[in-house]
Amino acid sequence: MLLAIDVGNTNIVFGVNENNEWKNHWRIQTDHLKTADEYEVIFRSLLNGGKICNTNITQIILSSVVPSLVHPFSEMLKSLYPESKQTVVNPDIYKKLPVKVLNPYEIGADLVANSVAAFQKYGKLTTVIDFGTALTFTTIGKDSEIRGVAIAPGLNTAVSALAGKTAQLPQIHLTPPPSVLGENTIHAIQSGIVFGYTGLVDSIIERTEEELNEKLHVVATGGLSSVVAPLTKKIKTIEPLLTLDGLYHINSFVSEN
Ligand SMILES: Nc1ncnc2c1ncn2[C@@H]1O[C@H](COP(=O)(O)OP(=O)(O)O)[C@@H](O)[C@H]1O
Ligand SMILES: CC(C)(COP(=O)(O)O)[C@@H](O)C(=O)NCCC(=O)O
Ligand SMILES: [K+]
Repeated sequence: MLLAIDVGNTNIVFGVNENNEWKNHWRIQTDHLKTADEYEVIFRSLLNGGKICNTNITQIILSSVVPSLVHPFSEMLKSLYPESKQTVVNPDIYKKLPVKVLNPYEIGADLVANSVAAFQKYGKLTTVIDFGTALTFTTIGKDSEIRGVAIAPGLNTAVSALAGKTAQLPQIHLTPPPSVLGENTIHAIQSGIVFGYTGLVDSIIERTEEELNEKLHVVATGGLSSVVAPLTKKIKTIEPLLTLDGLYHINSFVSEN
């Protein structure tokens, strides 16, 4: 069995895969201050609760966009699964992948994993939109290369910035309001963020299609994809576990080559 772990800036998502199927997956908060021992307690209890025996985990793949957590995670995983083969997604392994990473030192490991998964599922000319702490657009071009990325603040990040920088605006729940013309503070923020980001998403895809002079397949993932994707013109598919799927494929390519 493979244990795949995606450490994001807000959440850590991990799952156990057997024969290209996720038997279980979990989502916990990212905490920069937690130690290897504390993460070990969490992993042990969740995996044991899912009836996953430690000795069944033979392979592990780890992607992290939080550099300070790579070492504690590697230590924790060595202690829990001493017999397993551990791979950390980093530029050294990118040459083994079917997708060409043109600027390996300036792209998040999660975006590479998303690209590999999208390429395996949909082929070339695909854009992956990841609604995480950051909102990212990663496009795979016609030579299977990562053509480029666009990064904007994620929806919750934008809401937190508003609440933090103003005296009177609260944190809000991200859901579409009844009208674009908000009649109270909460609906006004929901309108600006949820409807505003819907336009941002469609506009970035339109611009990308114009620049490449090609139509793109667009797939969305990340915690907040379910809020915005249904409102857009361009997003046809949501794949909640796309990053973990990418990690599964990366592990296969690294093991084969
Ligand atoms: N299942 C969910 N439903 C709704 N919102 C979610 C869910 N999971 C995460 N979120 C929210 O989505 C945002 C980004 O989540 P995530 O994709 O996990 O970010 P990251 O990859 O940056 O850690 C967070 O603000 C989180 O609270
Ligand atoms: C863009 C990101 C912050 C997204 O992180 P996330 O929202 O998934 O937590 C991450 O992929 C990252 O730190 N990337 C490095 C720079 C780049 O991708 O160009
Ligand atoms: K992520």
